Amino acid sequence: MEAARPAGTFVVVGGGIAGVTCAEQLAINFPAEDILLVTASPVIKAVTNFKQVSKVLEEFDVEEQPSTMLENRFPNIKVIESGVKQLKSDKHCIFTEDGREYVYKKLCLCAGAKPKLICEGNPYVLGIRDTDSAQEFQKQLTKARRIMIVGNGGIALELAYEVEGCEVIWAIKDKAIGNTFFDAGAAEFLTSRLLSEKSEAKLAHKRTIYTVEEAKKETSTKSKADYVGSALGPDWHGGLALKGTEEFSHSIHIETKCEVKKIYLQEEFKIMKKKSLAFPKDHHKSVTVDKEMWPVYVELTNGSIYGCDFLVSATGVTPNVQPFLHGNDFDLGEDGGLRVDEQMRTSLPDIYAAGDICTACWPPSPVWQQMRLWTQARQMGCYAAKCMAAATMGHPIDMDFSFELFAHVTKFFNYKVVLLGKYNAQGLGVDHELMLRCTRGQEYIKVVMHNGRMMGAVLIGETDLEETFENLILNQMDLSSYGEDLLNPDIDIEDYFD
Ligand SMILES: Cc1cc2nc3c(=O)[nH]c(=O)nc-3n(C[C@H](O)[C@H](O)[C@H](O)COP(=O)(O)OP(=O)(O)OC[C@H]3O[C@@H](n4cnc5c(N)ncnc54)[C@H](O)[C@@H]3O)c2cc1C
Ligand SMILES: NC(=O)c1ccc[n+]([C@@H]2O[C@H](COP(=O)([O-])OP(=O)(O)OC[C@H]3O[C@@H](n4cnc5c(N)ncnc54)[C@H](O)[C@@H]3O)[C@@H](O)[C@H]2O)c1
Repeated sequence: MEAARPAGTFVVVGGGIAGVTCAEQLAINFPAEDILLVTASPVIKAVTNFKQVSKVLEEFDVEEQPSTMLENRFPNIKVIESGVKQLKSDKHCIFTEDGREYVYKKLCLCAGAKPKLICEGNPYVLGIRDTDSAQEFQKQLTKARRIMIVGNGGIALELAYEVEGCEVIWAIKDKAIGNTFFDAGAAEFLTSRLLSEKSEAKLAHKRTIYTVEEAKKETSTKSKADYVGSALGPDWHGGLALKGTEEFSHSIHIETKCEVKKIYLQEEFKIMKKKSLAFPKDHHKSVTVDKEMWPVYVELTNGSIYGCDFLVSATGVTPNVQPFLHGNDFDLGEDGGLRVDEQMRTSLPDIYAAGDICTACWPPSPVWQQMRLWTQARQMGCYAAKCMAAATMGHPIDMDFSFELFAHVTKFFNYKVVLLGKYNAQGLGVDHELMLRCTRGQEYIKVVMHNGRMMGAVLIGETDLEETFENLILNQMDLSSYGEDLLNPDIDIEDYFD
């Protein structure tokens, strides 16, 4: 093994949005010190076109860039392109795959998460996380006539709407689609768009954010099979044609309240002499036996069996903690992430964590919750760097304002979607009220009220209400006297509360 480099000051692991933001912020705070960013991926993620939409809501694009672009922007950042295979927290050092050792003064672990697949090691079960896995999915899709999507969160929602020219069976555990983001009412509003043909406007709206040519070349020559790259983010499918072999645009059947019971390869299925179902033509459950043969068959817990070309397991993520655990007694959260306190510190000295790898364990604001999202990865990365700086300089630092209110803006089924606070009444029990306003095909607004105060909101469509509602949730004003007027379309609510 080569001799250790001179003691690094700050080391950040992970070239995703959390790690890159953390390294950038450290580089700003300590312009005279070297910051090491150690990452297994050949490209890094950069936030571009950052826009603070309101106090807490933010929007940005994300680009995959060669690491040299980050080094050019911040000459005191040095990117080491190698996976970390071991951490020795007692010695304050990490060891990389290329046989080097780096000593840290303070370390921030931002190694992200991995897809939690329903079945590991089955070549017919794909997960989507990074550019490579998205491209593999696209390649398989070009040869597919029918796929099954399992899961009911962000990725499943996006795929269900984006995939064209291929029959899609969407198997969900819940009664309604999109359970991580929506209640049944919002789901119904969206389902009507899903089950109708896509509008031309949608097709024209696609933008390509990924991938710069140079970055693409690097991916193909340097990617290492054992490591996942950085997670994709907003509009990840914008530059990929997600099209199967058929000519129709959209054909989807949703199987609710079920899970995958068993997956059979074609040969196994033939021996079993079970019957699979044909694709239902009218969105209702199929009763017709399928006469075609498929590479893989999926038996659901509701008894239905469908043949398909492959499955996508869009069933959440597991924090990528494994490389750092051996010999280090980290406290882990229930979801397997590194527990971090209000200063983004893990349970081990001088080790911080941010983004998908961590589990936020501070007492949260009543209207904030952790979700493994792009925005939170950026906010945590930035705040972790500030905490590392504060600890180094001996100055205390207050919790960042972005953790006061959960705020997420995204797009589903070509609708703008804004989620604020306890948007699904999370943790409020039965003691809450909902107010709704819905114009089919145009907007869906849901407000969660608790003791006359606004605790959360779901805004689908161009409602222009996000800023006002953000303020009302943050200031916890008693709104009891306004009653239903809060959502009265004839009242200009912005003026009302100005
Ligand atoms: C398909 C998809 C769509 C998404 N869409 C959205 C969206 O629309 N909006 C949204 O807010 N969020 C979205 N997300 C979630 C969002 O992308 C993640 O929450 C966010 O990117 C997490 O960032 P991160 O930096 O914590 O982790 P990652 O982006 O996963 O980065 C982890 C980094 O660590 C590196 N690494 C891993 N192990 C090691 C190791 N041992 N040594 C060195 N380096 C290592 C990886 O190579 C990578 O560079 C989406 C996720 C996916 C998969
Ligand atoms: N627009 C967006 O904001 C967006 C889009 C895509 C992905 N993301 C993020 O990317 C990450 C990965 O996305 P995801 O959709 O895989 O995760 P997710 O956490 O959003 O959803 C996981 C879904 O899988 C279901 N599930 C879990 N285990 C299952 C099982 N064994 N069988 C059937 N269903 C099961 C859950 O009920 C849930 O509906 C998440 O952090 C997500 O928030 C965000």
